[in-house]
Amino acid sequence: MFINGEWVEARSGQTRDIINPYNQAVIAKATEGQVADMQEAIAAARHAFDHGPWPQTPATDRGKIVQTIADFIQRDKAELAELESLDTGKTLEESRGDMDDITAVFRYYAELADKDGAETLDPPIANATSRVVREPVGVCGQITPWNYPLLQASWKLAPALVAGNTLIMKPSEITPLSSVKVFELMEEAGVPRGVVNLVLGSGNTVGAELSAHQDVDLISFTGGIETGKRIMQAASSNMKNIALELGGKNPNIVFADADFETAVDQAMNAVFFHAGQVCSAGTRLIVEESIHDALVKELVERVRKIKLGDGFDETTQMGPLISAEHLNKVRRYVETGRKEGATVAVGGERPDDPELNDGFFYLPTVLTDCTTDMDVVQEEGFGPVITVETFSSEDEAVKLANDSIYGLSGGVFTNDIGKAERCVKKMRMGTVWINEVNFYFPQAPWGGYKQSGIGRELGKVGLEEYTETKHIYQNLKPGPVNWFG
Ligand SMILES: NC(=O)c1ccc[n+]([C@@H]2O[C@H](COP(=O)([O-])OP(=O)(O)OC[C@H]3O[C@@H](n4cnc5c(N)ncnc54)[C@H](O)[C@@H]3O)[C@@H](O)[C@H]2O)c1
Ligand SMILES: C[N+](C)(C)CC=O
Repeated sequence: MFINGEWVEARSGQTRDIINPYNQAVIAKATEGQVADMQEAIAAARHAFDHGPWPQTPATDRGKIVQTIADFIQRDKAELAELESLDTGKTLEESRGDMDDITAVFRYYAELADKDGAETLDPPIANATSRVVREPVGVCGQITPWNYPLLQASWKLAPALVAGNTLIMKPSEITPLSSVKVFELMEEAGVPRGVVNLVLGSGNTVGAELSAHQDVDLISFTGGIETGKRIMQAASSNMKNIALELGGKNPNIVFADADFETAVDQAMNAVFFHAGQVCSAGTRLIVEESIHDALVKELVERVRKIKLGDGFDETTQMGPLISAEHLNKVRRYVETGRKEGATVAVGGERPDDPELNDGFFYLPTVLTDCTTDMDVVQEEGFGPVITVETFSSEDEAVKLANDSIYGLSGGVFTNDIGKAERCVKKMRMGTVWINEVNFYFPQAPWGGYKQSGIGRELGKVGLEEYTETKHIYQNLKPGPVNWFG
């Protein structure tokens, strides 16, 4: 762990085995922080914010350091990508792509660092000035999930740093390796002592302490909805600013006039990429009735050909699930679907290839005959499972798409641009794609409607999350007002 500029072990001496989900090999022993370690890290971040140089450092200089971090991530891209694939099981090609995305995020915020000039207002009385400035929020707690360990971390680290905050990051306890490496890079880049702190350990101990602690001013969390609710409750103890990036159950509407090839190909990308362990996975395929049979037939044929395997094998297209616990959750999820009346068109079990026996693999699965009242259509399974529903009118398609407690993202495939625009206008989601799925980039805000979260990451708004707004008013001709005579 990295606390107050030093690399330290947990005081308790406890460790946790980090497991490769492809073969269950122990790839590292991570130190397992406890509440006392977290308290020490929070004290360091508090001291660095209240008394250290970082919040007063010119924004241009903070931007230069964040730019250097980006340079180091590119320099060490191959090592970082390998750590990410070892930890998560995702393919190396995907991890390399993640590292480029992460670099782009650091560069984007580095360049934005000194662009936020104050806003001048024209006050409603003479002889006065008025301006609005943005200042750092203070000490930020940042909690990240296991599916995109470093990508989700970058969305929090880069804006927090350029805005002049200090922070404590708690990565998922099962995928800490790439975060450890990036803290080494931040140290090398010259981030001052105490500004960035890394505490490893479980959510119920160190995560809960970070969310509830009185010296933390903001908590930014990416993860599941139930954890998000707990964090929101804990954060209320001192009215922390909160940003929550939670789950999704994302619809993908395919109209009969869509380009068939593209729609089938993208329906697969939407849900089988990273074995469906993506918050914005297009898990609910909503297909116009007239093309349902043809589309399902094509989908099933292609799904059968997806090559499962080791993320380090360049021919692998889909890796394992993250853990035995998660594999069991996905199995139970599909069983629920079966009991509810869904038909397993393909998949629905573990692969029988003996080479995949030790990994947490589950076959890519298509469930047909689904209706919106089924749990399998409403709950986030977070695995390689797609449900198929049908519609016969534009209104019905939108109604089905919106029938969810979630509102993270959604897609529409059609060649009729008017129809596409009418649909996306009515879709209650933070990101909607037309003839595309799962595309994100640093300039575009990301976040959820409804129970998919609060606040936005990325874009200018993702930087604003890490600032407080201050209004400064000056009377240029002070004198008594004689209100009280
Ligand atoms: N909206 C997004 O951008 C986005 C991105 C990635 C993942 N996700 C969501 O993340 C979920 C999968 O990730 P996960 O299984 O790691 O989520 P999770 O909620 O189980 O854990 C996320 C993090 O929270 C910590 N945590 C657990 N209990 C805690 C507590 N009581 N207090 C504080 N911290 C606690 C965990 O240790 C981990 O670091 C999915 O629901 C997925 O949709 C959302
Ligand atoms: C936000 N995203 C799509 C990068 C990862 C979600 O799990």
